[in-house]
Amino acid sequence: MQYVTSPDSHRAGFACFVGRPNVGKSTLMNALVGTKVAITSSKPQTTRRVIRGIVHRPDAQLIIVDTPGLHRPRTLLGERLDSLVLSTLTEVDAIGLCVPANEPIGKGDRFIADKLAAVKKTPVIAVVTKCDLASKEQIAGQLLAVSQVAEFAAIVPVSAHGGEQLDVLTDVLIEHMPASPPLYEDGQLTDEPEQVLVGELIREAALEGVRDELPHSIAVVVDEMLAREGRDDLLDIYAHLFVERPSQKAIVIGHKGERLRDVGTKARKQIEALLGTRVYLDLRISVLKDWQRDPKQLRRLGFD
Ligand SMILES: Nc1nc2c(ncn2[C@@H]2O[C@H](COP(=O)(O)OP(=O)(O)OP(=O)(O)O)[C@@H](O)[C@H]2O)c(=O)[nH]1
Repeated sequence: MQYVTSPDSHRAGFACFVGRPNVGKSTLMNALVGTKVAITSSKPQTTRRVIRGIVHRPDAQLIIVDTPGLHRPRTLLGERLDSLVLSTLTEVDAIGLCVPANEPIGKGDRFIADKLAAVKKTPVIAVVTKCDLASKEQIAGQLLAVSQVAEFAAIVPVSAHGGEQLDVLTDVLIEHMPASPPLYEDGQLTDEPEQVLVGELIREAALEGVRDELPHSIAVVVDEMLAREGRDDLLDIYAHLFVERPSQKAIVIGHKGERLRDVGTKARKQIEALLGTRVYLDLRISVLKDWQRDPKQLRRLGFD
């Protein structure tokens, strides 16, 4: 990378977005980074892993850590998610608290604001999301309401879908990054292992159309990714979908296996686009009884 300023004035650091489930954190991160690295859905709690997206600028590098929706723990999985979020908060240089423009501030937002108050050292920027869904008056009212919740380093209204104010938000976040040389190579968008991204794409395809029936019961493990012997243009991917009950397995498989085949085709196309190579996807499905509540199974699925 060419420095436009002296290396001494280069900034680099970590930021993360927190907020109630479904407020648009993943979508915002994708819009800032400019590519699809975290999966999004219209159901809450889609995000389960900390995925980093990297914004490269000549004078700065902003590494964004995506966190699962911070929520009161209900299941063991919920507890794991919350401790993951809290440990993330102490390791970043700036936190963006996301609140949608089109919904009143509620208990959930205050619960999170209280948690953030405990992370005293890290500056918190309030991000009013989904501004395309609100009128000017509504946005103005929301900015005022947000300013009354806590002391924020800044309040920035944005629309990830409309691409509005994303540069402003990036600038504000970068202001809070420490002086540092770039931490990642130019052009690198995420440091998530490819295997995890591939798993997320499969999970996204599997959720399509069945989110109402089993939004949180699907997990994916990618067992192996291997170049086909003697071929450098074909990757064999072996992956497992896990559900919690036999009835869910039947839903995912569909009539005569049609749904599962569709899931495989959709996921394969996305993976091919991500990796830039042809892919053969071997997708199996198994029941892992009540995996969300079982510590051993959670470990097996990578939620350590
Ligand atoms: N109209 C509009 N919709 C948005 C915007 N940003 C996100 N959404 C929608 O809001 C829903 C939730 O977005 P996500 O990015 O998955 O939300 P999240 O906060 O990461 O959700 P969790 O992973 O559950 O914590 C999706 O249906 C998005 O398409 C926006 O700027 N405008």
